[in-house]
Amino acid sequence: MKISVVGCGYLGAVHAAAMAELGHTVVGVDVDERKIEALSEGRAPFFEPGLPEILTSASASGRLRFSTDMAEVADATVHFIAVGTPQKPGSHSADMTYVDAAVDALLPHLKAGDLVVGKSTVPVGTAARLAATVKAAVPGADLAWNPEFLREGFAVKDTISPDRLVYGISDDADLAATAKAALDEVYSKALGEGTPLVVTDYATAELVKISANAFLATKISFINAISEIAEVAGANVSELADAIGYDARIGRRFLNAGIGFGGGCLPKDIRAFGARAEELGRGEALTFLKEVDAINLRRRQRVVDMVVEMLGGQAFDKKVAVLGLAFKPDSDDIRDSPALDIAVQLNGLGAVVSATDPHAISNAKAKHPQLHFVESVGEAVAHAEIVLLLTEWSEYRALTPADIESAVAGKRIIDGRNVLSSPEWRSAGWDYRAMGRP
Ligand SMILES: NC(=O)c1ccc[n+]([C@@H]2O[C@H](COP(=O)([O-])OP(=O)(O)OC[C@H]3O[C@@H](n4cnc5c(N)ncnc54)[C@H](O)[C@@H]3O)[C@@H](O)[C@H]2O)c1
Ligand SMILES: O=c1ccn([C@@H]2O[C@H](COP(=O)(O)OP(=O)(O)O[C@H]3O[C@H](CO)[C@@H](O)[C@H](O)[C@H]3O)[C@@H](O)[C@H]2O)c(=O)[nH]1
Repeated sequence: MKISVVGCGYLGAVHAAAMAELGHTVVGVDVDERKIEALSEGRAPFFEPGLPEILTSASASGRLRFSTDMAEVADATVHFIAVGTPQKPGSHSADMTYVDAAVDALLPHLKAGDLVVGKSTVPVGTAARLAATVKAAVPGADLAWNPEFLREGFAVKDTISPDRLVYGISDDADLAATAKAALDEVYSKALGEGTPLVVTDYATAELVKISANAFLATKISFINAISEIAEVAGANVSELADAIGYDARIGRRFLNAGIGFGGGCLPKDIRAFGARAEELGRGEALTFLKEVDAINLRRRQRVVDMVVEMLGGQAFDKKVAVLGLAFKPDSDDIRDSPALDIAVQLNGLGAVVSATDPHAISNAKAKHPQLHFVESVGEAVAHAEIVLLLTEWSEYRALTPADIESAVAGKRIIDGRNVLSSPEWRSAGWDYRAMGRP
């Protein structure tokens, strides 16, 4: 099948390469020349495990190419929209200018029988609006919404073997049948392996995506709220999460208390969902998402307060080692990263922050050049008064007191992700603190 993917960021680059890996002929288009240059040379423009391998094999097969020229999509029949929908500056709404510009740029190259497939996360109502635009401009062309659920760090696996597929399609029976057949062909491998498929209307497909992220964010903020209580009650939130997680109705996944959620999805999606609910006259239905957001942001402040307290009342001129800048391990993404936010807040208090990360330093440096970045844990902790573990990369999870204690100036550590063994660190003489654990 001939496919185009418009927007080659964290979602689109993986989608394009994975579709080619599955045997389709794919062109990826983006307005970012540097990204397209890297992808055309088979280099991943960001860190994502498994992406370099499929980029190389798909490019070698001759089935994958990248371009900045939208005219290159002309021989494709299915066109995925994977451009960004970030938070609009000064508002909680999603910024739809990229999606609208991508569809407008695509229209002159569409023909009867083509299917535009939205993948970006959008406010409910977008698909119906864009379907009307596409059909008016190109008679015989149609639009579907096929939200994406991949997780960064597992993006290749999640694209090739998704948990589920959702198609939001037209309410016209003939168009719907044609759109479903095209998407079935795109995803024939996953469907053949029994991946659950939900075929529904546009609005439901859009809401499935944003509800899933709202639920995940709520689950994390729920455990982080309990963490706040555990801290004052002297309880252990990790043991509590294990215990409630044994109830299959609750489940243990996404109950890891810590410094909260970040990234290019959950924070902006819960805000955009709330803003859309207000536009639809039902703001009150989602006011709880404001609380989910507030609980999440309080966890970052809690770490800053703990640092000040552990350093005797002020952070000014104190050396602080920050381990981890990405919003989660196995990604170089620093969008709304709690780790980076904490580092920036401490720097603002006059602390001398020495920060490291296995893959996110260059992104962090571009956004916050005022911080001091170092390449290794050893350099970060040298003469530090306090060590903060903020992103649980496997190499940081494996740290032992013996690895760093001869380098630090003070044996103080905050385990922002609850991944170290408190008895091990305390018995080695460290002032070890974690989130919601005694
Ligand atoms: N990152 C994820 O894990 C993930 C997962 C599921 C859904 N999503 C959703 O997918 C969308 C994209 O997210 P992302 O993380 O890939 O964002 P991103 O910022 O990494 O990528 C967006 C890309 O679109 C390009 N672009 C912007 N305008 C364009 C245009 N007019 N024509 C062509 N390209 C254009 C940008 O240059 C950029 O490379 C968002 O709606 C996001 O919510 C992301
Ligand atoms: O128990 C947990 C689980 C996650 N997190 C944090 O939550 C954030 C988001 O994690 P995750 O959901 O794994 O990462 P994303 O790659 O942002 O993926 C989410 O956002 C994507 C974009 O919409 C969706 O496609 C995915 O299904 C959805 O999981 C990260 O900061 C994690 O550190 C926690 O604090 N505790």
